[in-house]
Amino acid sequence: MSTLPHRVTLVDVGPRDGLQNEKQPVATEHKARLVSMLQDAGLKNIEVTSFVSPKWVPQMGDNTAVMAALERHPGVRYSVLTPNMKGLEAALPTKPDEIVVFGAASEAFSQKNINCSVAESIERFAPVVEAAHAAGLKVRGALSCALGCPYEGEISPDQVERVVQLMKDIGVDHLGVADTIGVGTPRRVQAAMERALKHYPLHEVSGHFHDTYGQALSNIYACLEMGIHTFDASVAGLGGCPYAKGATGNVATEDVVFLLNGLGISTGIDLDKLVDAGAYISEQLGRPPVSRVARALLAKRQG
Ligand SMILES: CC(C)(COP(=O)([O-])OP(=O)([O-])OC[C@H]1O[C@@H](n2cnc3c(N)ncnc32)[C@H](O)[C@@H]1OP(=O)([O-])[O-])[C@@H](O)C(=O)NCCC(=O)NCCSC(=O)C[C@@](C)(O)CC(=O)[O-]
Repeated sequence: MSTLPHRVTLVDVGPRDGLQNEKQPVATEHKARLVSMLQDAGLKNIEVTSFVSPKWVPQMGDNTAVMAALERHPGVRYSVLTPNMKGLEAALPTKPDEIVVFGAASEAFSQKNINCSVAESIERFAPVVEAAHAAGLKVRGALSCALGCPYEGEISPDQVERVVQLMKDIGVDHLGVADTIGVGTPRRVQAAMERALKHYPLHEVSGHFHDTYGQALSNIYACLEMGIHTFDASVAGLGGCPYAKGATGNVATEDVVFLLNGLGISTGIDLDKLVDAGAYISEQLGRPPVSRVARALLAKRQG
């Protein structure tokens, strides 16, 4: 039996990835309150918003206001997405602790998501990384469609490694392997992770799994077996497109914490308070949490 890590770091991406697809505006105060509740639950890493075009992602148009409304806790790292210099320049005055550049293993997804080829995206990211480092910020790189692409189908480990290498070359500090459409299964995830680990140390590689096909927890376990100990997750399982049949969000943070608690792996997160945070934002959105653990615990509370 393999030895699993003793401690795992979870990055809650709910305020950003979770809410970016919501069709109805979510009030800035609810977003800030969600961040507060997540940090009260013990989350030390929270992806708050993104500095992207409001024409592309209207829901993140209040990025500066959300950052201003945060009640920051010492020891909590607040990250934001910045796809280009314009985004970074807007983000810097709001004082994030780290920034995220986001590329893709698939050419088609790169075009659809950020309107440029993979090579062009790297050219755009290079000055962002340099300026972020000059400002003393850590840079995480998200690699979308690392297991599959909605336009190109299956993505090979070679395609993953090509972009991992490009990210490394421009100085990206951390590499997040993202299964954007949730089609990965454990052995394929391990093969993709192996390529990331050829260029980044264990503590600078993370997994970002969407649960569309119900594989996310298995994939996280497969990563734990490799010693990977940083994962993105989204409170209440927020995310995905509510109007696209079958689409779902990120793996729910509550579900990941329940799994890790069961494995005796510490996260520093209070599951009850996390469930409260998920219930709060779900109430604002007018629907129950997607997290199965949250649903079970909320039902148990009601007797
Ligand atoms: C990247 C761009 C901006 C390129 O968009 P573009 O149209 O190619 O950019 P451009 O430089 O030609 O500028 C066009 C207009 O956008 C403005 N603009 C340009 N940059 C910015 C900026 N930073 N902030 C605000 N405005 C900006 C710019 O000022 C101009 O405004 P106009 O003159 O037309 O009024 C666009 O494609 C975009 O915003 N895309 C949104 C991408 C996005 O947010 N996707 C979701 C996040 S990624 C994700 O969810 C995946 C992840 C990370 O979770 C992992 C996974 O699961 O896969």
